[in-house]
Amino acid sequence: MSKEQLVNEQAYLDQTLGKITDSLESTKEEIKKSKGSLADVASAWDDVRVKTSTYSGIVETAMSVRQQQQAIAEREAAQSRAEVRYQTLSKQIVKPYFARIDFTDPSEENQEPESIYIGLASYSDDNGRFYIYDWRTPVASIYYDGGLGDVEYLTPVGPQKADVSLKRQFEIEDGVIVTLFDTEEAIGDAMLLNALSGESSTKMKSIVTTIQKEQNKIIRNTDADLLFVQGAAGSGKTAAIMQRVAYLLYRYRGKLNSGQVVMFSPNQLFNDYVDQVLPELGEQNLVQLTFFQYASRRLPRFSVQTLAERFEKSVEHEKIERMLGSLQMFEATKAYAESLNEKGLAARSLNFRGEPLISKEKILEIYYQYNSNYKLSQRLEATQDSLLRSLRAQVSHQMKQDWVELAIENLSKEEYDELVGAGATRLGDDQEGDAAAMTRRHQLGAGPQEREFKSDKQERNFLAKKITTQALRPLAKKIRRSGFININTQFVDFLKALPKFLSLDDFGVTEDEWQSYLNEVVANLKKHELTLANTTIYLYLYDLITGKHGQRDIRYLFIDEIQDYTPFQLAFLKFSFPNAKFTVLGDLNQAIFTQDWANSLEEDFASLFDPAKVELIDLTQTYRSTEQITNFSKELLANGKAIEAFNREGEIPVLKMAKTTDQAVDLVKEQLAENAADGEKTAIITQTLDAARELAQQLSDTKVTLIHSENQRLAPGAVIIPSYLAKGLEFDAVIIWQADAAHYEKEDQQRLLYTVASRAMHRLTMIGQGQVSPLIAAVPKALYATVEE
Ligand SMILES: Nc1ncnc2c1ncn2[C@@H]1O[C@H](COP(=O)(O)OP(=O)(O)OP(=O)(O)O)[C@@H](O)[C@H]1O
Repeated sequence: MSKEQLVNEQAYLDQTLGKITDSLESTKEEIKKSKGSLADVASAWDDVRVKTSTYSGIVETAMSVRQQQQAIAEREAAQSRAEVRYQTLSKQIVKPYFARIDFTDPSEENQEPESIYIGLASYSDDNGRFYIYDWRTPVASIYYDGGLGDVEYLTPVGPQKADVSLKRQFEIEDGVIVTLFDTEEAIGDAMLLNALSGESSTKMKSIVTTIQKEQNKIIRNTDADLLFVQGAAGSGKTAAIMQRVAYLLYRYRGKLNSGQVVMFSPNQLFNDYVDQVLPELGEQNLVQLTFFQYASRRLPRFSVQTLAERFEKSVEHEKIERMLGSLQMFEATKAYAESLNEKGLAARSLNFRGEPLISKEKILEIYYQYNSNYKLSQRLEATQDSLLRSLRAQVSHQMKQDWVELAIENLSKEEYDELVGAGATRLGDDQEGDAAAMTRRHQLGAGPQEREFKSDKQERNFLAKKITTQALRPLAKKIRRSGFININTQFVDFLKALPKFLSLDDFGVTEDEWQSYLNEVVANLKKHELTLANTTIYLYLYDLITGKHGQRDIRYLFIDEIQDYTPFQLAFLKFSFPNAKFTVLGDLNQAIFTQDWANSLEEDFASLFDPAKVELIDLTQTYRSTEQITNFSKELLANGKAIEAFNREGEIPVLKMAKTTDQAVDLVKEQLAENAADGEKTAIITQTLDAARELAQQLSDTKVTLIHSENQRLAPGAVIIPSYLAKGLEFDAVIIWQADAAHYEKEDQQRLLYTVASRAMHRLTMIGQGQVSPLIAAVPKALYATVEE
């Protein structure tokens, strides 16, 4: 790098910063102005004359109210646009760009190279000259995709060629270029190494400056209905999809908002971990939730199996769980629901004041009176309409009943006023002086007035009707919500009938095993408890009967750690988000809930989509851990050969074996102290929650935080965390607790051990007691050191 080049680059930077400073000033002015004019418009409410005595008066009033509202909306929009711009500019003034590319367009006569600078957002001055290009613009793709020479990049109108003559990367701090280097590769290793050598943090950061070619493909894919990304631990799957969300929001700006993008994540802790990435990229956060939250939000009266319960109980009923999570089960549910078109609906009577008002038999009669061409949803809708008509017919009958008479006599003054309208406060009758409240008051018109009755009889009738309607209202609501279907009974009925819809034998389940499992489900239902697998079946069955079509407004759905889902859950999500394009990420080697049968997941899920619209991407390069840690942890797997370590040097992992528990605990304490002295943030990962609790007790005189629930926040210092909560997270140093034969013995714990080992970025220590775990003993000795006490 010559001095002249540096001087030239600094000059361009100074010029850009100068422009941004001017824009910041003018945007500040704009915000101030629009705030002022908003206040002016709002105060103009006083000039809106309310005339309601004549028709033309009413029209005139309505017109001026409308104009007033429009004026406010326009000012508000201008203000918020200016505010967003101000925020972007404030970020740009600190780090305006991170790269430059020079290229020519071979199809053009003029072969002068064009230079573009790439940053988090675009910046152009008032004359339309672009100083910075957003990293998401088509042309910026060149920076991520290839080296120098001829390249091709995709634009919305098709592929475009470019001849790249320069790729330059910058680090800018406080308006000064700190480093600058030219590279011939996609993203120079030096820059990546620099990005990766940082310390772990409680918040994930964006990878915008060092996105890799393979990751760029994931980020910019717009064709696939299902983008299936399989990638090793630490290969940047999560990092890439957060960038992808930002990319999509930019690419479809104006058409797509962050509320239409949903991400299913492994646990709440993980949500907390990634929630800074999008704001850092200048975008709003997307909707993030766990499958447990999604399911339990829909079934508030049930306690759905939690993550911890699921992890600790996943070994029970393995064959049955596998059957319940299969696509065959999904099909069986559909077939059973279809059969309800003929017969078998589980109805319940609609009771009023303790008596059946519309009996179960009557409901079934109505439900099955429609011909067989009806779909379940139409049948239900028609039944609801018919039941609501019957209910309305009940009003005049009930009005004459004694209970109504009694209710009228017992009315208090307040209740009476409420019923006749006087004194009633309506929604929107607030006393605020802001523009919105003023608008609402204008729209509502004059407040409630006392009603005059011509006779006692008229008054009595009025009150009786009001009271009866009010009393019947919950029943109407119940009808609308299909509360006359006894879904619990229906669900049990389905499970009982299951052998008619699916072959238990295919899953190696006997009739007896099924029967005893069924008894367990019924007993748990009585306690309002459901496993996650059953919750999903329950919800799907309910949706089929009620004709719910899920959330049609969601356009993109992301599922992280897909290996922990069953094919049934995935099919259910596809059904629940029918208009969404799916991006799913996973590492079959980290399947800690679904074990071996995760292997067919890719195929199962892909079978639900048009094959031409399915794209599979395999990421084998890992970035999180040092070469030594990756080389060790991949050997824990039977099929880890394809995983490639990133060339970043570190210590080899160490296995420390103690003779007694006290000794093992002391080893943990020593390791914690050593890690702290080296500035490495440590996570002690235990297999189960109980083990985490016990160890926390034993370490009570040490400064470590126990993470026992996903609803906690990640603490900044050392933590103890059970394996299933550590999913997706990373730490400078990891201590695997009880890494011995007593805890990591069976072959199916390979994946668990791999998952926890791959959380470590720089240092991995395994502490055990007694016998060495056969899973570790199977790793070539050169890849780790052993210390015996
Ligand atoms: N292109 C990149 N540039 C810089 N850092 C990267 C890049 N790709 C990944 N990383 C870093 O590597 C680490 C692992 O990434 P991430 O958590 O996204 O991996 P993952 O594939 O989701 O892992 P896991 O399956 O273990 O959850 C993160 O610290 C991430 O910031």
